[in-house]
Formats: sequence, C-alpha cells, structure tokens
Amino acid sequence: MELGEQRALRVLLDMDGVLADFEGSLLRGFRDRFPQEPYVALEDRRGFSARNQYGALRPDLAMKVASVYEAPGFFLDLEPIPGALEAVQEMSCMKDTEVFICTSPLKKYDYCTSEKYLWVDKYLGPQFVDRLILTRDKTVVLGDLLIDDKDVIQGQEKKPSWEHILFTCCHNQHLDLPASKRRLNSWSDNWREILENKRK
Ligand SMILES: Cc1cn([C@H]2C[C@H](O)[C@@H](COP(=O)(O)O)O2)c(=O)[nH]c1=O
Ligand SMILES: [Mg+2]
Repeated sequence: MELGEQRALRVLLDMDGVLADFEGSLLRGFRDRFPQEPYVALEDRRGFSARNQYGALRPDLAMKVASVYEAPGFFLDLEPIPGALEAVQEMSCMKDTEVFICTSPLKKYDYCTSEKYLWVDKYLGPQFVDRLILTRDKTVVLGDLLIDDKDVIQGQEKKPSWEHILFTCCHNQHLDLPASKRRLNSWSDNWREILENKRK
C-alpha cells in the first residue's frame, strides 16, 4: 500500500442470524420433527444457545433440538435473511471497503462446513466463497467491524481488532446494551451510516 493511501475498511459478516435465518429454520425443523414436544416460540428465545434454552425446558429437548441443526441439509436449506444478500453485494462494491463472511461451524462439523460453503456459493457466488472464513474463534480474525448476532464474542484475543455491531435477532432483542455498543436492527436499518462512521 502506497504512503498516504487509505486502507480499505474491512467488514466481517457473521452468517447464522445475520445472513441466514438459523432461528426460523430451527423452530420449523423442530416442530416438523417433534410435533408433540413443547417448543420455544421465537419471541420467547433468550440467550444465544437454543440448545441450552430447550434443555432448561426439559433435559432431553437439548439433544432433540441439536439433532435438527446437526442433520444433513439444515445449513444448506437456511433461508437468506431479508435484505442480507442485497446488502452484502452493495457493501462489497463500496469504495475502500472489503467484506469477509466470518462464521463458526458446529463442533459436529460433518455437514455444516461444506453446506456453509455451498450456501455462500448458491446465494452470493464464487467470489464470496473466496471470502468465507470458518472459525470457532472470531477474535483472532483481523477486521474493523464484526456484524454478529451473538451477544458475547470471546476467544484468545481479549481485545479483538474489530468493533462488534450486535445484529438484532430473536434471542438478543431484549438485551439492554451498554451505551458504547451499537445495534443493527435489520438490513433495512442504516448499516451504511455505521460503515461511514467507522471510516472517520
Ligand atoms: C443457536 C445455536 C447455534 N449454534 C451454532 C450454529 C453455528 O454453527 C454457530 C453459529 O455461530 P455464529 O456466531 O452465527 O457463526 O453456532 C449452536 O451450536 N447451538 C445453538 O443453540
Ligand atoms: Mg450468528
């Protein structure tokens, strides 16, 4: 990079809950597969882990809800979140901006990892397959912004390079955030302003 050239703003985009509708698919899948079992309505979701919340309802429900997202096809069949694909395409064409998708695979990664690549190829194209980062520790990934629905993102780096923008999802919508923390309520919210403010 030449002296005086402005470094591109690097935006890291989470996948589940930000680009792909994990929660909606999980609830539909659980009710289809276990129609007689109690379930957690989206408006009643609290906390990132659905597995933990179902387990608190009844211990055996933890394994049952996990069996839904561990099944073949679950990640590939996720619906895009409204406005997400359009926002990613627009963002990636912005001057002095680079976009990466940064997502955490399941520990039980058999189907999840390949299906995440297939999903990105299907909905965003091969150029984004080159920009897909799978990691269970996002703190070690360099970036300026991380747009992610998980309320607490921890890892090896205690002071990650990125600012975490909390993307509103059913499980975090009730959280009161400290004044320093910014939310993006949806892709029709003003994500462009968040990027421009970060450039200053
Ligand atoms: C709700 C929930 C999610 N997960 C897994 C599913 C994905 O592999 C990652 C998503 O993390 P990211 O921050 O969106 O990349 O978490 C899970 O294992 N259990 C759950 O209840
Ligand atoms: Mg997520």
